[in-house]
Amino acid sequence: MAISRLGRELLIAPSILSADFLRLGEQVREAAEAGADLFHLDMMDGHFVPNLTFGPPVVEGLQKLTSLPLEAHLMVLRPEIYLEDLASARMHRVTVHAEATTHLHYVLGKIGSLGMKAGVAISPATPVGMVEDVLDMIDLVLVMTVNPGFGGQSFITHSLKKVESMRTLLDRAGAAHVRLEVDGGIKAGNISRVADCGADTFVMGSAIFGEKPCETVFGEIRRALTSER
Ligand SMILES: O=C(CO)[C@@H](O)[C@H](O)COP(=O)(O)O
Ligand SMILES: [Co+2]
Repeated sequence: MAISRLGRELLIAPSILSADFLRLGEQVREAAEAGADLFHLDMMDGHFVPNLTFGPPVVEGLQKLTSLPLEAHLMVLRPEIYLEDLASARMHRVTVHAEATTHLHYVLGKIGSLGMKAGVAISPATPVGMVEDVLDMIDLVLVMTVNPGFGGQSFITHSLKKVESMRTLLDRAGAAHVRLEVDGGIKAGNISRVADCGADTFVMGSAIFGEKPCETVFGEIRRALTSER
């Protein structure tokens, strides 16, 4: 359930990377009931990042567990080779890394032509300007706030400035249709600061699927985002 703050709709996207895969159905249901707005699926190929996760068949299974939108965060080289299968699995949005393809414009066009929404992710050392010339092809920019590859890492503090710069870029370009998502090290304890910098969509893995019950974590997130500052 979206949280409204200073006229902006804020969305929480649990990353199932940190879920217990033996209890995936239960955990997805708990997160949805606690207030998740969508689910974030981290797909890694062992080449773009040094980790391997899952692909389109898992997405087909997840579609049976939830009616919430699913977004793929592709941490793979040559993302174009997976797009048809993701479209068949009814993926709502596919986010590709600007660093992972030589032909970003072509890949975004292909995602759109397959009927999916498109996003562009940038890793910590990639400048925000990388997205400037494709804003009309996407509905999301993802500013990575850790180096991609693993859940449970610490938030890179410099990212606060970067999120601010991305917000300025989007506002100057009049790109109100583009959501600004952050991913990596987001917790109830820092989400408010990141929101103040202009982020509106928050991926959270280890915080949501950690030791505390999901419902407790969502309560903390809601309090952090709605308390008087
Ligand atoms: O894309 C990634 C990691 O590469 C993420 O989506 C993580 O899964 C987020 O996990 P936490 O940092 O919230 O634990
Ligand atoms: Co991710």
